[in-house]
Amino acid sequence: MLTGDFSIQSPKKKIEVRNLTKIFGRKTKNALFLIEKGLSKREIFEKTGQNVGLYNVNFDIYEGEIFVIMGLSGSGKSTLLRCINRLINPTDGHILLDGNDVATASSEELREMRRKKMGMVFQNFALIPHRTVLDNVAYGLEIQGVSKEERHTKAKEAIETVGLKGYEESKTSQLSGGMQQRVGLARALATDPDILLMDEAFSALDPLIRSEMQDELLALEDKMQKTIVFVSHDLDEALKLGDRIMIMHDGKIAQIGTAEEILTEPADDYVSKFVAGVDRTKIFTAEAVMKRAEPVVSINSGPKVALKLMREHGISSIFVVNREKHVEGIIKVDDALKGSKEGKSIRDIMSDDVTITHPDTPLNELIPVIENSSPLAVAKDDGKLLGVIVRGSVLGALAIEEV
Ligand SMILES: Nc1ncnc2c1ncn2[C@@H]1O[C@H](COP(=O)(O)OP(=O)(O)OP(=O)(O)O)[C@@H](O)[C@H]1O
Repeated sequence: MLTGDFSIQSPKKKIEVRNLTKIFGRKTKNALFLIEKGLSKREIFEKTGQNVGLYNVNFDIYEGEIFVIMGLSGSGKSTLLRCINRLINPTDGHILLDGNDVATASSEELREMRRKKMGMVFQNFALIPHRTVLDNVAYGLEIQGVSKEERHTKAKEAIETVGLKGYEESKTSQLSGGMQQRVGLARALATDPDILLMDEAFSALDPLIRSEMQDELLALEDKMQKTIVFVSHDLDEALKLGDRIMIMHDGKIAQIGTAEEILTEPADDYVSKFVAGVDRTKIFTAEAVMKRAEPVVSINSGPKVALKLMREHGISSIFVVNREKHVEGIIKVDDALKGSKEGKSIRDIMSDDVTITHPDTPLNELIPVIENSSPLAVAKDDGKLLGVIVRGSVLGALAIEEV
């Protein structure tokens, strides 16, 4: 049944970062003492030669979200990402993955976490040039000691997921940048980790390919529901990808919030200046106000399933989709009740009077549409349902925009 993909779950903390500090240098105590006295990162460097990477950072990342860490060069993004898989050893603090502390894990436990829980995608792809695509993607499984047959099966699946089917035997050095990064992504996916750590993964790509990869990552995420921690210095990228965004400044958190929160309620002057140049019409689009997790019902199930989903989610109508997640119709709660009593099928009771809008539609163009038909389905040209918009969220977002 397709409904599972869309069901709403209470968020579970996947990664908890507590009091995380990283000082680069040997005399960390001196630096810590000075930070506590309120000296800036620059002053501390000038006085002690110690470089403050991160200071007392606290936040949570929820299961299944795309969490973007952004900030200017030197703000601590990469240091933070590398502390999560302990490529960098923190000076102080804890990083809990499903409750297990990465900071104090033994090398055995750490190896296990890195192999099974986390996959990393790098900016410079970090591929082995003389190896084939298949061997590069299978590499993580190879070092896990997985048999050749099994690792090739899994690697082929990952290659297909990223759209590189047919290129298994190509050498990675013969591929374009965009294709190489797909290989990097497939390699991270091959071990089926819960968490993907992506460090400026698309920054080396030219703008068109970059935007295409961002779209594909969002589409993949809809299917796979991984927890993705994505480092970027690009605000447009952060706003497009992030369920939530964390803005860093000199090794500290300046703000954590959704794109709308950061744009409409910047926490301080730093964040205000940071977001000053953003084209707000890009943010206030259909995609920005739609709910991705709105439940849908499969055309092959019955009115009782539709009723149960509506009850569980407190909604009075639900979209009906086919196997490809294309919208076939909509069912209102009254019709589902009647249909359920009369033993009718979903097809009998649904209405095909459905309005579908593109995710890039600006909000002001949505107003007349939403007045006449709420809820509204959101789909790209391929027709697959991306999410659902209700009247209240469009009007709410416009109210914020006007403030
Ligand atoms: N190995 C290191 N030794 C000394 N200082 C370091 C080291 N790695 C990072 N730093 C310092 O820590 C701070 C944070 O660096 P980090 O690389 O995390 O920033 P960033 O936000 O990822 O920047 P960029 O976008 O340029 O990669 C910077 O001041 C940097 O100079």
